Amino acid sequence: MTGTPDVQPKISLRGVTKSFPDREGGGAFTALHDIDIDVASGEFVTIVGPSGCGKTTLLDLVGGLTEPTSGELRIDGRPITGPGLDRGIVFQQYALFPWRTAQGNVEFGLEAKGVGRRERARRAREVLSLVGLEAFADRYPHELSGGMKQRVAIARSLAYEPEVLLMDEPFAALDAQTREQLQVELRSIGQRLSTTVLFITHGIEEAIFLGQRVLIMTSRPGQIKESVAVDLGEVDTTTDVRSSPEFVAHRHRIWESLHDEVLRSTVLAGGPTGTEATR
Ligand SMILES: Nc1ncnc2c1ncn2[C@@H]1O[C@H](COP(=O)(O)OP(=O)(O)OP(=O)(O)O)[C@@H](O)[C@H]1O
Repeated sequence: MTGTPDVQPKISLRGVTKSFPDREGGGAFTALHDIDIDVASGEFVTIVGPSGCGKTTLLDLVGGLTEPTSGELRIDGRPITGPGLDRGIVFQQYALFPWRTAQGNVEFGLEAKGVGRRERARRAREVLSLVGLEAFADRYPHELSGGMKQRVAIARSLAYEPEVLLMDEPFAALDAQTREQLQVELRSIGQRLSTTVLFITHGIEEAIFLGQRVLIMTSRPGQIKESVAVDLGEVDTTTDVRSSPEFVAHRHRIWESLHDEVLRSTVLAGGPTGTEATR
């Protein structure tokens, strides 16, 4: 089990197993097995694991997009029974409405919540400015770069102030520079808004830079192998924090743990596969 035991966690998973029907045999294929996780309110938790270990499945379960085969998932002690406005989800792909401007896309979630027109516009401007896009509010998605589109997707999730932000490799499709810039922004947004964040990534460095805690998953069926608390002290984003001794030590420790799992999944799959997670 991972997390703080005596305070009610924001997100809590107990004995969560998820199986899918096996195409060939009519049996079941276990993607996740007996997962226990506690995430404290306001905590930023990153998850790394070999390709196919069930990270997206885990996030889908917390998002209420699928149901567990067994086990319990709770937010603030209440069982998760489906999607809800208490949880914002940001996927790898931008998933913006092409016929709406950046501002229109951000306002979408607020419309669903019944927020009035003026308040919608005000909040949309506010979060667009938070992600550095105030000057691009009137642009349509096709007029925006990949990084800008992903910023809009993040702004849209932040606009309705979800208590929990679920992010599935949100920066994977971006170039290295844009990714780093967005990491810095997300880190500071996370700290300012004290949103509880569950963030999936293939990148060890991204996991360490963003996470207050890194959860390492085993190869399939996915289980939580380790929970590593990250303390980088006060991060000065103008310096190369990734070169600091603390950062390098974390990277080495997590790389080793993850590397074993990637090797195991390679053997299970009968050949080289899924080594992305060793970056
Ligand atoms: N709807 C589904 N039906 C059947 N099998 C599924 C379904 N969704 C996921 N799986 C299987 O469950 C396993 C875990 O998938 P998942 O996408 O959660 O892994 P992941 O760790 O996010 O992978 P990656 O890192 O490559 O994105 C995979 O073997 C996948 O094929």
